[in-house]
Amino acid sequence: MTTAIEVHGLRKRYGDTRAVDGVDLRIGEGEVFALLGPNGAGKTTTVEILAGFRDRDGGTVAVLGEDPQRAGLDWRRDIGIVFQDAADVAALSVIETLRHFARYYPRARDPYEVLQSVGLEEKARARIRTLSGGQRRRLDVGIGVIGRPRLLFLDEPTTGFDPEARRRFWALIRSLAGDGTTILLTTHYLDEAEALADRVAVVVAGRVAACGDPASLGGRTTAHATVRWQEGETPRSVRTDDPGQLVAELTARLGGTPPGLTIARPTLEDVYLELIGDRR
Ligand SMILES: Nc1ncnc2c1ncn2[C@@H]1O[C@H](COP(=O)(O)OP(=O)(O)OP(=O)(O)O)[C@@H](O)[C@H]1O
Repeated sequence: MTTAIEVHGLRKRYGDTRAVDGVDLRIGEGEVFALLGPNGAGKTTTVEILAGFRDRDGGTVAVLGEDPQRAGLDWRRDIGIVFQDAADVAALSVIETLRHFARYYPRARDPYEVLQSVGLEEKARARIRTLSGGQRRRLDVGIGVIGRPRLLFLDEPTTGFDPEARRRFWALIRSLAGDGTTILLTTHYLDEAEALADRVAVVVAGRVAACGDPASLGGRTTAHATVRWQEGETPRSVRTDDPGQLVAELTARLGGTPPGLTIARPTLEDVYLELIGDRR
């Protein structure tokens, strides 16, 4: 897989605060990659450095083959960005704003198609200042994708979205990923990371504490399972590293599938909370 982002030993301090303290990352082209971590872990700072918005103090960074600190306009045209506090063009309408940003890009998407994909068709002529917080965020996402970026940075893209808007946004991300767009997002929603990301990194105190496929992060698929079932009126539960064997024994002893049988591995949230430990 061609590498879209390669980071070694990335460091950034603000005064005495070590916001990023030795981050290593490698993200392949076409991957959807999520940065997870508690407030203040260094996710936004990392993304801002990778997007060329902030200088680093140390480490090496290559994004689409270039150092973001030195890259030029052609590089910037290949990058889409949705940050937490997007610039305001409050006097324009929604569709005017999308048209305005589309002009900066040689291969821009059709503004009406983008409007539909972020679910703002009914707000096409509304002034931006009249949008709700979630609608404004959806427009930010629209602006981020209008230039048909090869690489899209999304910092907490669905904060403030209602559940339906989040699902619609997930579908948009999947379709962008299907077209080969590389996506790096930060999120506090673990279900979002699990639904969208090929891989996740958990950032704690400016470092990557764990990185991998969300389904198996932290040994989820091989960790102890909890088997629960009902024996008469009594709920039973056993932690085991061989649930298949236990279920076979129960089935033989009880003469059939045990009533109320469930087998649970640790959730992504269980693994995440263990990784962030005292930083909660
Ligand atoms: N411009 C700044 N000046 C000084 N300190 C900053 C600045 N930006 C971030 N920090 C500090 O750097 C650390 C990392 O912040 P950052 O915003 O990167 O974290 P984050 O993981 O994105 O957090 P959140 O989940 O709350 O968005 C925090 O301690 C924060 O207070």
